[in-house]
Amino acid sequence: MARRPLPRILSNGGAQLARSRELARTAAAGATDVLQPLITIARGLRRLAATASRKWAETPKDRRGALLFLLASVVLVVALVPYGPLLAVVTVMTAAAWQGRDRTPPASQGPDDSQVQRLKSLYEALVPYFSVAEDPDPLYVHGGEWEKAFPAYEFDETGRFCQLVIRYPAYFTDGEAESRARIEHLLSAKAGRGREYHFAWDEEANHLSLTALAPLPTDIAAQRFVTAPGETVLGFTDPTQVQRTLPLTHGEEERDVPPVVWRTGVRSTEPHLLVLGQPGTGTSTLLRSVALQALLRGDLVIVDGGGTGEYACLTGRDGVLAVECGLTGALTSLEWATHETERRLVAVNQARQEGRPPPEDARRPLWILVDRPSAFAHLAAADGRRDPQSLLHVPLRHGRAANVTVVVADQLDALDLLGDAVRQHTRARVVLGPATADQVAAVLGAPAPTTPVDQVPPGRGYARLGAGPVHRIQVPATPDPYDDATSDAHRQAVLDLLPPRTTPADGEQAPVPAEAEPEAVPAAVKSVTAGTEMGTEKEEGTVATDAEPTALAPDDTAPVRTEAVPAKAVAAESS
Ligand SMILES: Nc1ncnc2c1ncn2[C@@H]1O[C@H](COP(=O)(O)OP(=O)(O)OP(=O)(O)O)[C@@H](O)[C@H]1O
Repeated sequence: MARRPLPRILSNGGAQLARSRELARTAAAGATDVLQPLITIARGLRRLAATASRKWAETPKDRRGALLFLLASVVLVVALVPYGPLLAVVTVMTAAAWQGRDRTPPASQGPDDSQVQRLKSLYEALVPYFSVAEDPDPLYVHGGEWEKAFPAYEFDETGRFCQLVIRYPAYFTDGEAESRARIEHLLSAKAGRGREYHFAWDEEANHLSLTALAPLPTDIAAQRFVTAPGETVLGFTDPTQVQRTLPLTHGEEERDVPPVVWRTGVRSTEPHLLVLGQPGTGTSTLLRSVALQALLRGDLVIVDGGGTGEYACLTGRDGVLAVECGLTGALTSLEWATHETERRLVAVNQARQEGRPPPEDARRPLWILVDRPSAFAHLAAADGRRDPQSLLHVPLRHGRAANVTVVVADQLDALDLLGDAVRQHTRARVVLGPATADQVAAVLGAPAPTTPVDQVPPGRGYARLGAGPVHRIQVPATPDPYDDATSDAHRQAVLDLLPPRTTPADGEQAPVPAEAEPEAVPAAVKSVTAGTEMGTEKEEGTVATDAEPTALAPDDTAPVRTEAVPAKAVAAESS
């Protein structure tokens, strides 16, 4: 059947419509220009009429008759005088044109005195950095013209810079990190401390743009984020860096905020995460936030070297296989995690060879969250036992294919105590709290794009996924709900996200701090991992593992005692 061509309006209608719209817009603009005097006079007449009616309303009633008489007399005289009506019309039109003129005050041109002073002093401060004696036509010279050096600037209501573009001579070594750092340091001091600045170096055009950044929101509470399977929200960042936004509820209002989303799973290029920060900067909070999101679709093993019971709220919850605070429990759980990773790998490979999809029990995400493993390293060395970190080798190396994700958090000064496996395989990185430029660069592998400030709220830092850009980040407030210092709203937000309990109520006690007794395993954990110290003697909820501990990881040399593993964990292993 022959095809009939589409009517032209449908085939290239879009272009035609756009052209017609453009034509109409040009015609309207032309007409406005031509009719401008009439528009002004009409506006003036309206204003005169409004003034007249206001005056009439303000005139007392007993004087209105006299006023009317006066007006009528004036009209009569004007009508009788030669050319009177014509002169009257011209007078009224002139008055209307004067009244109808555009009265919006012209935008202030240029900076005021104090702003000029700021620009001048900044220019003078830059002279030693951007000039050399041999330059025949220097852009920067003492007493020179700042207008040429600063083509664009903007001030906020407090009179400080919020945006500034700086031209610099082509010979400035803008490709060297130290040269840049010197300029950025000077600019952030001169533009006002206490704020964060973003610097964009345009090496081609020899331009540097400084932008003062608004603080990131610190009031975002834990909540169910709208994410796809395999996505975890690490925190929130600047709108300039991320295209996507997440709808968030904040009290009763809703708003869209750009997130830093970390993708895990078999296709992830950054399957494991390392979080570092000074004490009290929110590393445990970030792990708790990750845990609550992971529990939506996966299982969790938590190993807490800090031993302050910050994960007690997760003990015995659906999907939480173990929460370990003692060295023995940590070794047991991580040993199991190693076996489980190996088991999943074998199952996945077998299914592939047989042309089947991987079995469900090898696909359900397993998360291993390890907080402060460096604390265990000391304990293990003192006790002559194996460092639990060494048991992370297999999950870190092979976890991606087995849907096993490892998250490690520790203090910044413990970076050297982290094993090679942790450092090599954690390609998603977060640094929280105050950190020097060198520390940030050492952890993230790239410098921070903004000047670090001394005072930052907990949960503030930088994140980098693989070789991607460095993002400023604020972790959502996900406090320990058992902490008295927590606000009710934030506590309730976390409690609402916790899965239901699956263990008896006697497992609900908060863990005992490990500092008090190095091997102290909290009651909650003991109920799951009891039997650890008792060899093969089994108690309710525990099963002794029959695996050879020394065969766990290729690089393991220290022998490990055969220990019990959580009943639920073994169930998962054998299912
Ligand atoms: N993103 C955040 N928003 C609001 N408050 C936070 C955030 N992160 C942490 N906090 C608060 O800061 C305090 C310390 O947090 P957290 O315990 O997570 O820090 P940490 O780095 O694990 O420190 P430590 O190792 O000493 O326990 C807590 O009171 C916590 O509620």
